[in-house]
Amino acid sequence: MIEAAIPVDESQRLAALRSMQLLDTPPDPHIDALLRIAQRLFGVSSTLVTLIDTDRQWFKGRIGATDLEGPRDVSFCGHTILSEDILYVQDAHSDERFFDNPAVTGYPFVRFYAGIALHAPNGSRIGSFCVHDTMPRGLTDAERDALGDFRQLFEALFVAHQLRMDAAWLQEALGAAERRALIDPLTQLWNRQGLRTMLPALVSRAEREELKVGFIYGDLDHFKRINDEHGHAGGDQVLIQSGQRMVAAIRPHDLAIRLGGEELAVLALVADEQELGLMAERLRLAFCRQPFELEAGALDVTISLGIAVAEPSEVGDDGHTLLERADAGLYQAKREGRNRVVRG
Ligand SMILES: Nc1nc2c(ncn2[C@@H]2O[C@H](COP(=O)(O)OP(=O)(O)OP(=O)(O)O)[C@@H](O)[C@H]2O)c(=O)[nH]1
Repeated sequence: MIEAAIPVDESQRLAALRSMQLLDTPPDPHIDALLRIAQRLFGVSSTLVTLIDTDRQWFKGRIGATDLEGPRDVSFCGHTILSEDILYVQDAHSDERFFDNPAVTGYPFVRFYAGIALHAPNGSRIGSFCVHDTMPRGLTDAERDALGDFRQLFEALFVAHQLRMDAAWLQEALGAAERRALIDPLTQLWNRQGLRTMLPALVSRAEREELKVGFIYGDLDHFKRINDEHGHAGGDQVLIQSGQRMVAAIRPHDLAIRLGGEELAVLALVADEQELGLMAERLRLAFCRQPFELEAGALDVTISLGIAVAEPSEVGDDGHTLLERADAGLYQAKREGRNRVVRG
């Protein structure tokens, strides 16, 4: 038997696995449903979603197999996560890596195996989706394609799971009264205190996932004029619709904030400044592309944006420097003529 090597990015991989909060969690009905479909499609005895932890393989979902976990060093999936390629074993009895593997010589008596690596959003291979059977068999091109399609679906379910876990954390960590105090009642965005409260959790998540902390500082252009022409109620309508456009333009786990007045912001975890710049540009277009709808009719609204990115270790308790840098970009954007994104 040949033991699987340890991936070169092992510590980053394990950090990504931990941050997904998938290990030792209850069964996921959607993952199980997909595994059942796969079992019927491939006509095999077992289908599994396996996560490769430090010393063990743990099955997030398993159909046709009974064990919930096993040692990593004898796992087939330990081999699968070493590459982007499908690992295909036609007959384990005649494969030098697996012929004397305990899962081949004993229960579940694997002969045929096909597996594909599953990724965390940062690209780390945290586990695999595999199908295996007690009889040797081939793998058709259509089945190879199907493995890729299932991979996409399982990875989407992983992300959905992580979002649910984050939401649950928020529910647990903050009582309803406390949450209310952190939400701006007009726009339903986080308020300044909400940003302060949520910042440490986002910073530690950035650390875990080896991402940077990005801040987009926005300010509606000529808002005073909007108020003057459409009244305070019209201005409020613009703020409400601004909040809606913001959340639609960012990702679910980014924080949309109303810092006060017509100052809007986004706190986002990003790989680099370029990614944050693209996000800010998407935000800018979300405002100027289509007029706002007011009772009095359509109204063109634009926003100026400043952006800044920092390593998690540089952010500090209140993100003061990061916000100041993004604010400097915003100031510049206003001076250069508004309706633009400028780096702070
Ligand atoms: N309707 C409404 N107006 C607000 C609210 N908070 C602040 N404002 C108004 O927002 C306006 C901000 O105007 P300024 O800071 O002068 O800037 P501006 O007109 O947006 O111009 P630039 O930022 O330079 O493009 C003021 O008229 C405030 O009264 C609010 O909650 N609702």
